[in-house]
Amino acid sequence: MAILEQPYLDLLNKIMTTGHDKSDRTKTGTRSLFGAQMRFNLAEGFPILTTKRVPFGLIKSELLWFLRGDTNIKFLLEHNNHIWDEWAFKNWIQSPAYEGPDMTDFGLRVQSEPEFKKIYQAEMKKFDERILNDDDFAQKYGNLGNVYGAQWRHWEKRDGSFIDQIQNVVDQIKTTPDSRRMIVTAWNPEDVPNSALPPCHVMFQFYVVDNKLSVQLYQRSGDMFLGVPFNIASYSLLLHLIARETGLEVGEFVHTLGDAHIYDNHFDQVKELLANKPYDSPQLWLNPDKKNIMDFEMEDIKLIGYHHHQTIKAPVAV
Ligand SMILES: Nc1nc(=O)c2c([nH]1)NC[C@@H]1CN(c3ccc(C(=O)N[C@@H](CCC(=O)O)C(=O)O)cc3)CN21
Ligand SMILES: O=c1ccn([C@H]2C[C@H](O)[C@@H](COP(=O)(O)O)O2)c(=O)[nH]1
Repeated sequence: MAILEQPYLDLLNKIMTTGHDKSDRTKTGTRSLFGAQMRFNLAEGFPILTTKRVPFGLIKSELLWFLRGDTNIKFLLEHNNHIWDEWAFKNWIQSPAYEGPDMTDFGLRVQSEPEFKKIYQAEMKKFDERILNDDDFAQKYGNLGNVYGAQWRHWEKRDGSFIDQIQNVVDQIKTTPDSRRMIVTAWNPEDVPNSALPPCHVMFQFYVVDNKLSVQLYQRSGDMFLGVPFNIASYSLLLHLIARETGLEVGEFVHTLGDAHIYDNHFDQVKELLANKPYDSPQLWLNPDKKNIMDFEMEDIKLIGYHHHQTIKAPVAV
């Protein structure tokens, strides 16, 4: 039994007390530190937060979506996962085909204008329904462009062919586990200027010693209250899946951050979370019959003994 989230709680506290107040792209305002590292020993348990409820189902469906090489939110919506809705919606309302009410700056207005929020929610509901029921519309407006799934599984080469970085790294772990070149990168400088949201988890590297597989992530920008708890659980799950396929035990998840920030409108939530006493971390269960990362489905992945405090709601900066 162990409490794995302590490094997260320490970093959150450190940013809160010693961070710099800094403006940001979303115009929300943040408190931020540059350069931080958290380490989680996955052999001791699964580092999902217990000081608030983290919806693990959403993390599973998002990771399966990345691993399928999918970049269309349709798959997420089919799994009742709405965490990427705003970014597809942004493309839709900026397209010439959109003729609904003015949605300029919806992310900010939704927080301060209750009347607008109703109109926005109705528009978003219509958008989601069209993505689910109209294939043509989903093709055009459900696609987020070259986000993670595309860069991980079909990075486009100059000659028009593709690189499957996940398959390559799995093969390297199996054949040359001592390699210092086992890297997957999502940061494609050619795509960044055209991207709605340039990748936050930019690159990760695997490492094998004593039959244990570890991974280190470099995340250029971390929303400590909403995004980072997802990222910790997601990369920990990815490490378990790849360890299963390569026949290794799990080692550490090392999480390195560039701009680690708390949005100003999350301060109360952060205080509430830090006042909660953590429980022992749960264990991850993977269906023992599944060996290949591509064979895993939602029901093959479960948490055992996930005791957590309440959900703490917070607005997402768009
Ligand atoms: N500002 C910002 N923060 C992020 O974490 C983030 C982005 N933008 N843009 C892209 C993705 C989307 N991600 C998100 C988006 C929303 C939630 C979120 O609202 N989580 C809620 C639960 C939501 C639900 O149940 O539907 C939570 O309580 O964790 C989490 C991650 C992570 N990323
Ligand atoms: O997986 C993710 C994705 C996004 N975020 C956060 C980090 C920032 O708060 C925003 C992205 O804004 P930028 O201006 O592009 O940095 O999303 C995250 O924490 N985790």
